[in-house]
Amino acid sequence: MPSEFELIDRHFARPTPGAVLGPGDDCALLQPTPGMQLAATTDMLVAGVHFLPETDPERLGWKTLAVNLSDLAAMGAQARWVLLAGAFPEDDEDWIAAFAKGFFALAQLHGVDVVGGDTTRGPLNLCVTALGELPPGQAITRSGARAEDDLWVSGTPGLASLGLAHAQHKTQLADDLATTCLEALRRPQPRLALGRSLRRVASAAIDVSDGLLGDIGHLLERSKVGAEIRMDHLPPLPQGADPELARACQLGGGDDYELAFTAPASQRPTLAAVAAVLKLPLWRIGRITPAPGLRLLDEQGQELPLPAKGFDHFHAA
Ligand SMILES: Nc1ncnc2c1ncn2[C@@H]1O[C@H](COP(=O)(O)OP(=O)(O)O)[C@@H](O)[C@H]1O
Ligand SMILES: Cc1ncc(C[n+]2csc(CCOP(=O)(O)OP(=O)(O)O)c2C)c(N)n1
Ligand SMILES: [Mg+2]
Repeated sequence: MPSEFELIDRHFARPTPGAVLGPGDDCALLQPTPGMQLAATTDMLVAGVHFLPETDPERLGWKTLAVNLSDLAAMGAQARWVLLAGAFPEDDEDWIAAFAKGFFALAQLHGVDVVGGDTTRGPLNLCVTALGELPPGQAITRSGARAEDDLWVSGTPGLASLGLAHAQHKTQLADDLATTCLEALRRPQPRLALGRSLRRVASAAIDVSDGLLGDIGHLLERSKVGAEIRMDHLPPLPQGADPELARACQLGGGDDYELAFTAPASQRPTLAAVAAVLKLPLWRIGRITPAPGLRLLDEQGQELPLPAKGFDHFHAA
């Protein structure tokens, strides 16, 4: 096994054209674009908690970065720099090489520089700090939703957790659907372009990591408002899956990394154009209410029972 410093040099220290100084010194040196604000976020992935220990390392590398870039996307930030702190099991340089391959593939796709980190031996644990830029005043926070705003979600929430249920043998999906759902679980697409398009369009946004209703609940709480969600406005459930499980995954499954956001009704034409340009479906699933709380309605406007809350590390679902 190579030394710690050989590992860093071989796998993690790559050119950083967007930094003053990248990996190799005690700190990286970064020069933000003059006049821009920095957006900073960190998320950790722990084997057995955030991913199955046998997950393919290349996909895990991608996902480790994706879940962090997703938080930048939710604020409308342009991703610029990341630091990667990892505890890796010893004696498997091939594993580390594959992990780095997946991580850097996504970094390159979004023009993000890996400017530093930390590499230790230990139980597999991955922590990224991501930094992005925003024009001052244009960040999309969780707290800006207003009564009568529309409530939107991107993409197809629920596929990732359906994939997890399949991987854990809790359900058996047909081959094509299993491939789609496992891809959603292992290779989420951080919605950075969508987030940037939502600047000055959305009133509030959050990325859906813990489950659609749970994360919308966080946004509502921060905005001190409520919402009604129309079940018949949600994206169609995937064909061939157990409909009850598919619905539970859609509403509460987590691991989606789509964006949920609110916007005044006047933004509907803009959002239709954004969806067309990005080739990403945007679903208008409900509206914000002045009264707090989340209500789920059927097509007749009748209230339906709310399923279990979103993912919480310290409470069983
Ligand atoms: N240990 C901590 N110290 C300070 N702030 C924290 C800590 N853990 C989480 N937070 C903050 O609490 C908020 C909610 O965290 P989290 O649910 O992990 O958000 P996200 O889904 O965006 O990752 C975030 O603003 C995060 O920065
Ligand atoms: C092995 C395994 N078990 C359970 C899950 C489901 N899961 C784990 S963490 C999580 C929520 C997201 O993680 P968190 O640390 O809350 O991310 P954050 O909200 O901070 O971005 C979900 C849905 C999973 N992906 N893999
Ligand atoms: Mg977090």
